Amino acid sequence: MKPLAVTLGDPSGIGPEIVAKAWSRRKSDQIMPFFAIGSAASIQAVSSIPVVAITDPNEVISIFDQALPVWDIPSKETIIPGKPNKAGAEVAFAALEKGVALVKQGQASALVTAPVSKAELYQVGFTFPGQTEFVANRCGIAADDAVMMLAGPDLRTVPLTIHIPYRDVLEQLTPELIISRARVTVEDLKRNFAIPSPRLVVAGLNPHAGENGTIGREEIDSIEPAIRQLQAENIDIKGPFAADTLFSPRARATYDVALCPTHDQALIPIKTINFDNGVNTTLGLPIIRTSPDHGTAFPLAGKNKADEGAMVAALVMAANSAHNRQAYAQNSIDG
Ligand SMILES: NC(=O)C1=CN([C@@H]2O[C@H](COP(=O)(O)OP(=O)(O)OC[C@H]3O[C@@H](n4cnc5c(N)ncnc54)[C@H](O)[C@@H]3O)[C@@H](O)[C@H]2O)C=CC1
Ligand SMILES: NCC(=O)COP(=O)(O)O
Repeated sequence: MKPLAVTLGDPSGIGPEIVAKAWSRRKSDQIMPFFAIGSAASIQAVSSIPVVAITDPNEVISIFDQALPVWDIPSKETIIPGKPNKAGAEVAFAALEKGVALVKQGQASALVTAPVSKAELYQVGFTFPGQTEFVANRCGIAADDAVMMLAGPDLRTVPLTIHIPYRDVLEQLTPELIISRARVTVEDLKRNFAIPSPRLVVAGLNPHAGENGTIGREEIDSIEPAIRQLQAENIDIKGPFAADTLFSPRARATYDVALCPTHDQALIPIKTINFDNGVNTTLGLPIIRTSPDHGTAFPLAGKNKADEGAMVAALVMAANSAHNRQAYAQNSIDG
């Protein structure tokens, strides 16, 4: 398989440090060969690991054992850990563009993205809510058909609405949105995660899942019709369940993924239970894309305090997903 392409994210954030630390764990964690895309100087500012500049992903395999291969995108200004600037955001943007292109061209097996700062990217012409929608756009997929899934060893969740204000959730949470996100989720739990018959649950939006319409009608008007339609398609989906009890160990044992009406309903449990090995992956794409579940953590950058566990988990998941997808495609051909 081709190596993984790993964007360094915002060069002033913890991305360069966690990528360097992940490379140091390549043998102990049996991490598939990868190359970084971004500012080589941003790695050297926070780590003493050897880096080697590459211009062709085919060079990676021979270098990876001894040094971290880097597709260098130099910054116009000095990069200072913890102090983001426009030049760094431009590098992050260019790295993301290059990473998607290389994976789409088949020069890398999957894309792993370190965290970016959305606020910084907005200053350099980035117009997407996040990397999820950017990668979808570059792959020719509509934003609504690209599904964010957070996955850790103990839980998988899908936020049905993502980076929008709460006041917009009620309008966006339509039966159509729930149905399309659920279908994509089912398909990619099969293709990327080798789960043949995924079990889905849906969390309610309102307290007590609306208590029969007495504390809000979104469950009756949007979620239940969507579930009925999906069940008619033989999808194993249940709910809506009160969100407050859906993440207990007993409840988690009953499903493979929980679909949650809001961003925080989906991300709080993952970041509480699996912060240091939680992965954000995008479903519904022609390529595999994973990312650690956390952000740029600017105040931590340059202090050698960032935990690389989620980056290691994102690398491992990217490799496994690429492998599973290949096997799934092969099985479909073989009949
Ligand atoms: N995948 C991505 O590109 C993501 C980007 N972000 C961006 O990150 C920026 C900061 O967002 P925040 O909400 O502050 O989230 P954050 O994840 O950067 O930080 C939240 C808390 O977790 C800690 N933390 C994060 N990663 C850590 C690690 N690897 N090891 C140890 N501690 C860690 C931080 O020090 C902080 O206390 C924002 O601009 C946001 O847009 C946020 C989430 C994901
Ligand atoms: N809260 C998740 C997050 O911000 C990551 O978004 P994305 O950049 O992966 O779309």
